[in-house]
Amino acid sequence: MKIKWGILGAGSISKDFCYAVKALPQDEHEVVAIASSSVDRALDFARKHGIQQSYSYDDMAKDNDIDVVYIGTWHTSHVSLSKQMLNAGKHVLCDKPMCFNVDQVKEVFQVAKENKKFFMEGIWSRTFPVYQKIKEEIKGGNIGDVQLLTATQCVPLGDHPVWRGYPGFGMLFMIGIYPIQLANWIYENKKPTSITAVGSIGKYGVDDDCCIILSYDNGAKASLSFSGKGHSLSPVAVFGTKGCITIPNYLWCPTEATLPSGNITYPLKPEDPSVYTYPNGMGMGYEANEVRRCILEDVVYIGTWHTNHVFLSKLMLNAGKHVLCEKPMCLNVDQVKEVFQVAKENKKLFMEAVWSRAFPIYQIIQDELKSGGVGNVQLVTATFCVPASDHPVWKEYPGFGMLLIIGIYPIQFANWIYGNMKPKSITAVGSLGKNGILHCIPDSFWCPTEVTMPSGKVKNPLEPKDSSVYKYPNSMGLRFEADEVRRCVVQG
Ligand SMILES: NC(=O)C1=CN([C@@H]2O[C@H](COP(=O)(O)OP(=O)(O)OC[C@H]3O[C@@H](n4cnc5c(N)ncnc54)[C@H](OP(=O)(O)O)[C@@H]3O)[C@@H](O)[C@H]2O)C=CC1
Ligand SMILES: O=C1OC[C@@H](O)[C@H](O)[C@H]1O
Repeated sequence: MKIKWGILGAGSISKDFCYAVKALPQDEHEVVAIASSSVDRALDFARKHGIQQSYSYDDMAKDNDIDVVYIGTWHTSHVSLSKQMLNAGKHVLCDKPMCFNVDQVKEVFQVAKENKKFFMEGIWSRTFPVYQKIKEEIKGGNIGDVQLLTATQCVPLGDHPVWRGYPGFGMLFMIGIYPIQLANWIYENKKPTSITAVGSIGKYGVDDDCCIILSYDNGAKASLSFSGKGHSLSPVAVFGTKGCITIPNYLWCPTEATLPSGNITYPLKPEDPSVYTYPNGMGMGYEANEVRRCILEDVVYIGTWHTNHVFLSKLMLNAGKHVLCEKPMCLNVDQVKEVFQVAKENKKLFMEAVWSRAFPIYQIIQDELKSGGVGNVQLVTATFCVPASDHPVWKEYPGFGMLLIIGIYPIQFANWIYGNMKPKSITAVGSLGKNGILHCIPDSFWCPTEVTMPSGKVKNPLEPKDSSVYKYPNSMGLRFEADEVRRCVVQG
């Protein structure tokens, strides 16, 4: 599905963004409009880049065909333009810095929330594969516990012919934010227990440079520095108890790093790098892709009676949403095929909420089986008895028989244990009766929190302890399922 971009500001970074987006697949991104405070600049930009519409900011706000805007103006106008575009019903990607203080951050996010729109500050660094890889490396324990981060960004901007001395164009906002966001990234947004900083205000009346030390409660530290006067070089080192990661240059848009296991490189492939003003400008495509992912990857949870599931699933999938649909997703095999066909056509995730499989105990059982801990499985017995057939509302409703309400759980359990092997024969005896059997096992196998294995009992208690707000047993475990959906969506 294509998202339609509008660009605000006809300057250098907007031009880089435009080239980067145009290099992405055309069925995913299109730049449809440019807006500038100058009519001539907008027209010129539109002509150069083959963009259909050239606008004033106000006209851009009125164009309902635009899904998302990129704000590439000076940051002195970021707050007002962000709010204007959000109020006009557009998602917003605003280049850094999104504003000058915390109150403004809160204000912009409040407007985004009220309008139910996506807002992202363009800290594009985090969308670079090197950043992702470093995160994985740290999470995987490959360098042990991080003890020290050193990050330096030197870009000789202090003497910039236009910006110099302009309020808000000090080096903290121009470049200092990058090493600082990197510390938050590496230390998972942990709050430092102390901050020490020494900087200078230069001849133009704004900050020229600064050295910052952040200390954390476990003794870890970040030593961050930036200068608008130094020669360009922006290296990073992350020191852990077992190893180290380094980035040789371009802290804010890196394409290479050294991990304990060796060097990694993610070269950018521009058609022509000379069209970009800023280093690695073509990497803005990563950021645009991330915005698209965030906008499109809405998930709808369908928790209605299953008589509505097929209709609602198709409706939501066709509207471009991912779907997590309560069990049973439908009443027969043809409907299963139909729903998955619609999901496939729309390139969306569809998952039936057989939440059992998202419970850690199910995973533990699977691992135990795979490791041969119980040898070859010879017999599975699984029994589900709850007094559901006398349900005051469902009791005579078509589709509310016990097979679809609870019987699917032991059946899926057999499929899980036997790796979806097809049974050679199926023998079944059931009754179309008035009442079910009244017995409820305490630790339900369809949403279990403990299991006994050859090696002993494994427990996986649920949080929060107060389960009184939930109607059904172990409903706190629905979060496992939500996590699983997120994992699937995010990993494509
Ligand atoms: N992500 C990154 O690595 C980078 C981010 N940036 C950020 O992008 C933003 C723009 O930088 P860049 O494109 O280099 O800047 P430019 O000087 O090229 O200006 C961009 C736009 O800002 C608007 N503008 C220009 N002068 C003024 C002014 N006096 N007051 C208000 N607005 C003005 C204009 O918009 P219009 O055409 O509408 O008149 C202009 O086209 C900055 O906030 C900067 O921090 C910059 C470089 C790299
Ligand atoms: O955002 C930025 O990062 C890199 C610098 O080259 C640029 O001028 C700055 O604004």
